[in-house]
Amino acid sequence: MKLAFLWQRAKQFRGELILISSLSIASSLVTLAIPWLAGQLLGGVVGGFQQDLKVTLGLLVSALVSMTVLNITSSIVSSAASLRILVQLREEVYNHVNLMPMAFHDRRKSGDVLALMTSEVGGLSGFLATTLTNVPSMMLTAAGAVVLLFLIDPTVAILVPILVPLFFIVMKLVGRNLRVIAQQARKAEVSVFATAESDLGMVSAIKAFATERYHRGAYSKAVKTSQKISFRQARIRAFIGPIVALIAALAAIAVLIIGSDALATGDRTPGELFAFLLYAALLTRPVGGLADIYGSYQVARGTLSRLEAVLELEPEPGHNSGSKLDRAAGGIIFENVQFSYPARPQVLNGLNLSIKPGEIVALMGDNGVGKSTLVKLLLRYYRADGGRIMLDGTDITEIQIQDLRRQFGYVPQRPMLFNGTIARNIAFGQPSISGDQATDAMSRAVKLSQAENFIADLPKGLETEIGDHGVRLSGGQGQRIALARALYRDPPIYILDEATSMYDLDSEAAFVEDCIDALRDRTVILITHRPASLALADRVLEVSYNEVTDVTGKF
Ligand SMILES: Nc1ncnc2c1ncn2[C@@H]1O[C@H](COP(=O)(O)OP(=O)(O)OP(=O)(O)O)[C@@H](O)[C@H]1O
Repeated sequence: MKLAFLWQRAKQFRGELILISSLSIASSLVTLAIPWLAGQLLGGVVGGFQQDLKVTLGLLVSALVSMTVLNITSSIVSSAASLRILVQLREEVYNHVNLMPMAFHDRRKSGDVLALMTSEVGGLSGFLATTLTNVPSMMLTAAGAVVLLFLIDPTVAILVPILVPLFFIVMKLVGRNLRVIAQQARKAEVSVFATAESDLGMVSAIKAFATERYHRGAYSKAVKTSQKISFRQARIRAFIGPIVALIAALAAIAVLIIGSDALATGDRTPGELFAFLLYAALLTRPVGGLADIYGSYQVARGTLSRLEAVLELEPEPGHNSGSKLDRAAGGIIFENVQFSYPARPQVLNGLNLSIKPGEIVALMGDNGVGKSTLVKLLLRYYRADGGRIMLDGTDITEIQIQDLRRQFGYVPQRPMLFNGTIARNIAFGQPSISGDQATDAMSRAVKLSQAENFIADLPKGLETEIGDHGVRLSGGQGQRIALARALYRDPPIYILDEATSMYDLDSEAAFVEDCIDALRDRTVILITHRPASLALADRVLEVSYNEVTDVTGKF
């Protein structure tokens, strides 16, 4: 399965991979000629320099230059291919993760996917383009060296039955160990990522609770654990190549000793004797290299199975299916809806709710009763376990999912702002709005959300950078930007989940007043306890475990 996965990826880059393999095969053919030529030259030098050695010398220098050129070219082509594979793998993982259902993101471990789509795929692309493509040339060099040794002295035939089982045993012993350690090393590395990611997002709490020393200690522990395991892994890997090369060298020496009589007394030229020694030395390199590649494969296998595990997951349904929806009228019906999060108690148990197009409905209820969950079901972040949710009479599961979501201006409880300018945060990747239309939409959104004054006071106005998650804004200012983002697109339905909870009273009143006109003909679901916002609503509903009670007029 893993090999099939690897093969599929390799197939897409077969042109480059074949080119790299061909270059390294050519290089190994030239490499195989070098000991022979060097042997001839050395034999000639020992026996006194003769005229005809000039040709050998010329050939040897040409072989060395060609080998260098081939190696440089192959190294450049492999880097280019490795980077192309990296781009493709990164995009593939990102795009796939992008389409994963919310439940995947809820349960993913912080740092896990991040490590996979950055550093791990880096290792894999290098393995594919550089390491794996060297296998044919290494095998050719090893086989060529054995054949040439055999031609010089057939005693060498005993090398093969000695080397092959030894090679196999070492690989088996090391391989299993290495796989386990590679897994542990990866876990430790993810923990370093996750700790750093979490701590950087918690800076304010760390300072407020003066827990710097504790957090430094926890991070240091994670880093040192990773160091320890990575070093254990590096130690094993450092051993594999040289040890296997040593075994090959010892075997070659054994052959030399066993066959020394024949070698010395036979009718061999000094050139052949030199060549024999050089081929024996040459043999150790590809054999050690192949062993090292086996080690890399054990590490790559871990990455491959994690990649497969993510890429095999089904994306959320509805991206490539469902009916088109241009602009909804905004009628919403929840019919006997049941829902629970995985391994959690039931949140909604037969909820019924009907909202007419253009109606403004406020939802109230105790913390944790399920108000936000209700709108998340409407947005199809999760799928209801029972019952159905309809938009303008169509079951929302039958609508193409992005068309469905585009109907909503959703302002979640915690504003989701990113590191960029105010303007970019409001426009938020909406290339369909541009030119004058964009300028008008922006000023309307900023005005309605009551963000106009504070933005005008900033020296760079809309071009002000707001920092990670909008840290350079006050809580209420952040909420205004999040609200402006929803208003910018002017969708037919608004979902405002505690969207003005941090507004000062005057601004909230101004928002409500401005919105009475602006939100006319729009369906609005307000989740709020604030009296000013409640005043905006046509109906106020109280949500509880399995019912919705109309409490309009009681507030
Ligand atoms: N992603 C999740 N995974 C598991 N349980 C969740 C998840 N999100 C919410 N819950 C649980 O579901 C229940 C309903 O949560 P929800 O956020 O819908 O409540 P709410 O009515 O909006 O509360 P609040 O007024 O505090 O915002 C809570 O018990 C909560 O712990």
